[in-house]
Amino acid sequence: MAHNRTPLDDAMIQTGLGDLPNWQGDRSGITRTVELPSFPAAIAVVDAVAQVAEEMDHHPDIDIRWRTLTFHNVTYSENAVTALDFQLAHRIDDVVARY
Ligand SMILES: C[C@H](O)[C@H](O)[C@H]1CNC2=NC(N)=NC(=O)C2=N1
Repeated sequence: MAHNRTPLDDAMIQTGLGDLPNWQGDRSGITRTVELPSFPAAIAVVDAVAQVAEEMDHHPDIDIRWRTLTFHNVTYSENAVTALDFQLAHRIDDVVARY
């Protein structure tokens, strides 16, 4: 029975990325880079994403460079990309769309 933490193969990952035009990646992880209008706005996005991550118990790697954020999603416990990484990516897009 497949579940959220089942490692996805290349085909599944590319299919998932088809629904996430702002994201790219492969089995090592999926990534989005986005520039916000200001540094405070970027930090507000990080805070909102942190709340989503806590709710999901699934956390992105986040690189913060002034107004530019890079999110990297991978499922560490599986050392693979899973459905959780895609679910988190959609939730991150929802947060970013508000800023
Ligand atoms: C105990 C807790 O459920 C695990 O450590 C969670 C926390 N957040 C996580 N986040 C990510 N990206 N991968 C994980 O495997 C993971 N595991």
